[in-house]
Amino acid sequence: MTMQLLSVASEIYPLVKTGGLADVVGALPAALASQGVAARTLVPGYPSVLARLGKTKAVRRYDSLFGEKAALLAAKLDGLDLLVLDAPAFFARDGGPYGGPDGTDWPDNWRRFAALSRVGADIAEGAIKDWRPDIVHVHDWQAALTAAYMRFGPAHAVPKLVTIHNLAFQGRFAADIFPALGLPPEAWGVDGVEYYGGVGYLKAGLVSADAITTVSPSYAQEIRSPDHGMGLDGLINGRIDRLHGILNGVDTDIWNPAEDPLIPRRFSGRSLGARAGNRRALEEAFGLDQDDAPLFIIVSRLTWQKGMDLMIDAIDHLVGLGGKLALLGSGDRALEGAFLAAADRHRGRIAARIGYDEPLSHLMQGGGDAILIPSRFEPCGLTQLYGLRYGCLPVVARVGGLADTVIDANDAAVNAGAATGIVFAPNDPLALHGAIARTARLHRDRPIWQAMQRAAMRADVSWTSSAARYAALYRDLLAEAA
Ligand SMILES: Nc1ncnc2c1ncn2[C@@H]1O[C@H](COP(=O)(O)OP(=O)(O)O[C@H]2O[C@H](CO)[C@@H](O)[C@H](O)[C@H]2O)[C@@H](O)[C@H]1O
Repeated sequence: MTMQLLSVASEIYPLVKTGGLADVVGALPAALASQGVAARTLVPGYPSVLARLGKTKAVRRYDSLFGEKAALLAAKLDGLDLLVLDAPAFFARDGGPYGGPDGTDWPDNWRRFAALSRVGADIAEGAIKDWRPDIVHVHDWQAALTAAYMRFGPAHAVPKLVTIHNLAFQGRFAADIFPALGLPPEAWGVDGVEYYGGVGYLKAGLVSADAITTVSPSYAQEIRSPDHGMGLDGLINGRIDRLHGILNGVDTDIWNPAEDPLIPRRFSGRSLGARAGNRRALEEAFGLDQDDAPLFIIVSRLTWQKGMDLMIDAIDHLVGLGGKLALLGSGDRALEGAFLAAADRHRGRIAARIGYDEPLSHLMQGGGDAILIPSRFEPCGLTQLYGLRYGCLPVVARVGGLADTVIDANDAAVNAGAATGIVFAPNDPLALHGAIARTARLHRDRPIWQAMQRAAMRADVSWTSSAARYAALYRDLLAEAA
């Protein structure tokens, strides 16, 4: 029998995306369908989401959801079965999903995402006529409170799973919001929502969930240590029997170099020569010199997590080795400025595009030689998976999902034809410099480089095996609850 799943998240590709969370939430339903799981996804009704919905049906109305009028709309779009929380007081705003146009967080984020989570729990309790989930899967802090509402309410027996996409974002608020959350008094405390004297949404989800997953096996191990646990390592170690690391996949229809409409020349492992056309288009788009020097790309949020400060310091070295770099990203203002300044200093060799541009990111993967990802921590990482799929070889720090998905070009791996990228550790300037130099060296050896590209393109980055693991975990939780 088909299992009915409710997934709750604050982003979903292609409707609203600030990062990898959206890709995963958007791709999982189709991947799960082939495992006998029918997923409906609850997301906030941001203007960009509502604008894209065609026919909708109100399946539930609220006169007062945290004091505001709201409606829950059902809609189908791009193969997704959506439940959209249309609550103008919370979501009808200019700016991003979490903050205003100037980038500062909305002061009422605690209410906005408590409302989303409350509705998630309501659905588990039977708020919609004719549909009730067998299991509830929530993503990151914005949806994590769903698990707490369920645990302390009538739906406590419905299995609930929390996925950590990034432990750095925890949804921490002052203690005085607690009464307004509508949780019972016993929800306050170390085994509930209380976290270092305040309220912690992710923490509340982690103590309430029947299972916790991270998006790679290595990250599941790393967050058990104080270095990567971000204050939650004690709690996580206490729930180790509930913790699973399940690697992300990518949507291999959207990211398919043989059929991608967003690149001028489509290609496969057998027609790598066609990449040259994409490379020229990429150089042109960025105003880079047209030559055959190693062309590095970066597609990233520009943050400390992503090691972008280390990258700034490595730029002169990269240019000194004859390399070129095309960067697409946005984030910290200081880092944006530093990349623009480097581009000014090294015209034709370094180019930076500040902003968010999905089509351009496809061209970069399709035309670049290597994608640089010097992350300090990386729960999974998706851009290295796109890189593998497009033969744009990942140059990655040996952390989290990066370590789990890229096979370093050491001699043994190269000789065995297994190498798919360049992996370096520790993540410091010296090792990063070494990795860039090693990449440039390998790039000069065409047969080896192309063998690596082909091996990379053969790597399985699809959702198939991970969707099966999620489905198996859901089945275990259901059996446990029965
Ligand atoms: N300027 C830009 N223009 C166009 N596209 C851009 C862009 N900047 C980023 N992107 C895209 O946004 C996505 C970023 O995904 P990541 O997995 O790298 O990281 P993120 O840290 O956001 O996600 C968190 O959640 C995901 C999902 O679980 C984990 O893989 C990851 O480790 C964790 O930090 C990719 O699809 C990338 O192509």
